[in-house]
Amino acid sequence: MNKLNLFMKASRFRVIPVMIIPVILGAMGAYAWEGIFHPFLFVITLVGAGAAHLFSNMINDLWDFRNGVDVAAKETASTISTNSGYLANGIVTERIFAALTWMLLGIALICGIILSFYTGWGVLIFGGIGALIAYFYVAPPLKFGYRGKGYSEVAILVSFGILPVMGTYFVQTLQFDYRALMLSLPIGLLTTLILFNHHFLHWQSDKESGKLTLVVVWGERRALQISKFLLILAYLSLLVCVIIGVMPIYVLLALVTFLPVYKVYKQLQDKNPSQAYLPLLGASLKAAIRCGLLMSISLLIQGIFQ
Ligand SMILES: CC(C)=CCC/C(C)=C/CC/C(C)=C/CC/C(C)=C/CC/C(C)=C/CC/C(C)=C/CC/C(C)=C/CC/C(C)=C/COP(=O)(O)OP(=O)(O)O
Repeated sequence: MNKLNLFMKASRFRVIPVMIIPVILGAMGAYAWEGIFHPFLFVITLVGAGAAHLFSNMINDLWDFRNGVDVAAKETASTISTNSGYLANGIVTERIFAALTWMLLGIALICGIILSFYTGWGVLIFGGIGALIAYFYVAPPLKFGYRGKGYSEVAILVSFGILPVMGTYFVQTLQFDYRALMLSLPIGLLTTLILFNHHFLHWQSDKESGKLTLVVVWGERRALQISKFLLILAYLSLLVCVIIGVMPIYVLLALVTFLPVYKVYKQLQDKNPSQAYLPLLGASLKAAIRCGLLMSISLLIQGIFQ
């Protein structure tokens, strides 16, 4: 495997759309509501937020390895491991992995500093909160992603919804706006659903290594009910956005992206083998990407024609 492929897998690059889309949404909100779009600031925000996301993925692997979670996932037969496995399998040394991880935070920080020249240092507060959430999600003493109290779900809603949508909107307009907060909810909740559903794949090894996710604490049946509830909540928040005028009526077309996920739920029983959850994870990822893109396109159309 060449170095680029190695890096892409180590940083879980394939899930980068869950950060790109909220950044696009924040920018499209600024364009639709205020007629403002700064391409240079947009590109720097995109690179900075993307690097922060990849940093969060790699710091997660690094501490999961140090905490013994990745090794347990590798050794538990009934489990599908979702980390790169490079550290657990000794393919990359911990030192190189850590250097790459901190380099990504460095890139995010440089982008934040560039943006702060144009927008003021407030932008670093958004980035700083995100960086702290990413680090203490897995790192001691907090390790709040391992506590099974729903902190990780709130962290994902904030990190992949509220912070990037409101942060990008702030970079473009220098304003805080409740509309950007509302806009962040459907996409933030759909990304929370992805994280929630991916815990079904390896809850047995999480349990063994003491990593308490909500699936471990509640069991599959109850966790599946919460998963469905999260899906409904995401699309309800989209509806609310239309009702209060944050998004145009034609964004309701995005409601169809609900259907493939709904179909997968119908195929699941109260308890399922790990493999059975792969289609659920795939369908949730597709729903977030498709719904987020349709929301962005709707705001773009609104901006062009008003
Ligand atoms: C020191 C300092 C100020 C640093 C700032 C650096 C920084 C981040 C700068 C950004 C500057 C920019 C671009 C500002 C512009 C305005 C914007 C867009 C602001 C938003 C910033 C931003 C992107 C914040 C979000 C940061 C992120 C991505 C946080 C992630 C948090 C989080 C909980 C991640 C978990 C990810 C993973 C892998 C979960 C799954 O793991 P796990 O549950 O263990 O399961 P598994 O078994 O699969 O490992």
